[in-house]
Amino acid sequence: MMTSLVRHKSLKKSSGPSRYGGQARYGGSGTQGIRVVVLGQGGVGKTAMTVRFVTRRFICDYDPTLEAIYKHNTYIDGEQVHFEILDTAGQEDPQSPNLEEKIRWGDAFIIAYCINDQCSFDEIMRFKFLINHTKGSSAHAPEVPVMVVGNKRDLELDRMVKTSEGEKIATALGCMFIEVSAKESHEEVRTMFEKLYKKCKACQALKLSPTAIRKVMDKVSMFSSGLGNHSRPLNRLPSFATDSMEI
Ligand SMILES: Nc1nc2c(ncn2[C@@H]2O[C@H](COP(=O)(O)OP(=O)(O)OP(=O)(O)O)[C@@H](O)[C@H]2O)c(=O)[nH]1
Repeated sequence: MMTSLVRHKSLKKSSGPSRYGGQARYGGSGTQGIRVVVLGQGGVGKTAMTVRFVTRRFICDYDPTLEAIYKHNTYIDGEQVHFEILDTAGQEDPQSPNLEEKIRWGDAFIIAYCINDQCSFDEIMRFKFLINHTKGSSAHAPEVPVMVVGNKRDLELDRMVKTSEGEKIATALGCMFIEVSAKESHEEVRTMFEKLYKKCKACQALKLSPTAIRKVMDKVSMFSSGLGNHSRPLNRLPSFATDSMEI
């Protein structure tokens, strides 16, 4: 396992959009890559969770994040996976265009709240709507993997948000859900990132690769050339299941 902590929260905020340029790399052979954007109100533990995953350690105190990208290589089900994790600034205005740019950069998203802070929970919907708006989530757009995460599970005595409320909002918004304690458990945090990766992989597998698209086009042209005199009704065209394609 290899970790590269390329940025830390003491680093200055990025100055330009080029920082988020380029295409997400995913699929193909060799190392898989996933870009995760961690969203949530200030103080919910975005940095603590990210650093816990990357270094296995819990570090108590940070200055409020300006912005940080962490890089981390690990193995999931025997496959090498390269994570790039963008730890956003909690104080950032969810309406700011800057945040939309970061969302465009990501393949998958964590929306974090802490179980002892109702306000952080109330922010979830706004972040999810911003993801939908930016990534164009609709019935026709590919699914965007999002996980709602209730952090600080260790603060049970101060709990303000029930587990069932977290589950309910996640289900309503079409997201995955987990409660973790960055403070007490590296395993929980690792599970969170692993599940997000697996979901991302599953969503990606349903998208058509150029090879798969060519196959579909070949089948369509074969079919339509064979239509000739038979003129079969269009609603009886064969269906091409995307998930059975080689991608
Ligand atoms: N008890 C407990 N405290 C936690 C946990 N995770 C983070 N904290 C504490 O919560 C505080 C805020 O954590 P950060 O990781 O800086 O939160 P953040 O969301 O990155 O905050 P911003 O940088 O302001 O956006 C710190 O004092 C952490 O030590 C947890 O699982 N349990």
